[in-house]
Amino acid sequence: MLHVETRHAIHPEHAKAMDTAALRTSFLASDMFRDGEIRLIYTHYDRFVMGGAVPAGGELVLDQVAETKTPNFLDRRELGVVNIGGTGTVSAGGETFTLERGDVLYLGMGAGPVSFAGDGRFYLTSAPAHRTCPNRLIRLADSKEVKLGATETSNKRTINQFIHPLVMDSCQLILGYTTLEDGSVWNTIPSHIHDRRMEAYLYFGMEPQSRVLHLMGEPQETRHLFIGNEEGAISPPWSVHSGAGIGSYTFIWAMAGDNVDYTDMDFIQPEDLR
Ligand SMILES: O=C[C@H](O)[C@@H](O)CC(=O)C(=O)O
Ligand SMILES: [Zn+2]
Repeated sequence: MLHVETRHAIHPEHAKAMDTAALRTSFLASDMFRDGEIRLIYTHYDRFVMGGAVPAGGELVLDQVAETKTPNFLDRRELGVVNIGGTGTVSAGGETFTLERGDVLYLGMGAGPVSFAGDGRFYLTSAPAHRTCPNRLIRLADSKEVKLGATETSNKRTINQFIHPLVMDSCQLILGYTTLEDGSVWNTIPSHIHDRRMEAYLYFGMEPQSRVLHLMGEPQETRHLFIGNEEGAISPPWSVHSGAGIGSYTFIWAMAGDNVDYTDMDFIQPEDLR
């Protein structure tokens, strides 16, 4: 079963006036992982799509998605898949990839129907593409590791870059995940924005009762979302994206837009946040 929800792009002046419910309707990504379903959120931020596929022992096929008006979803798109569950397989174009928890699969434009099987919980990210880059399974050992933060500032963390120019080719997609050290709670501090690229977060590996206090909004006009396990945030190009966890968490970040330069960020120091 396929379920697709559309999210329109929100102007920052509009976001300023939103109450909690409206902020959650526009920027919280929830209910993406249901057994036996593919659930997508089609955003109008760089036409980035995020979602979940949970085959739950059966098989699910991602093929036609009405929103793209192409015979197959990947005819003019690339796909990044992260397995946040048990071992599962992803098949496309006659190839079958086995993904353990934490493995990332890139499928290039034109890869055709994609089938998901096994015990995986597959987080899906997709952006329009202009050329075919080779399909590739990227394991943790193949990723580029970046250590940031410090215990004193409660933000000691490891960033693993998977779909990233230092690891492989893609068109627009950049993707990886960030793991907090025990006792460190803050991600992406100092905060930043990058008007050139939108971004989406997916928080996972959390206790069910735990929440991340996710910061969003223009740097001098911040708002927050309380986010639970396997939920995410859609971060418009004008928004910061930082958070503090009440309990441990990992999050997948993915971006699409004008460049694939991960380091292209405009930093905002804590004293300048409002
Ligand atoms: O643009 C990059 C993204 O916001 C994240 O990769 C940042 C992040 O994982 C972190 O600093 O903890
Ligand atoms: Zn960012």
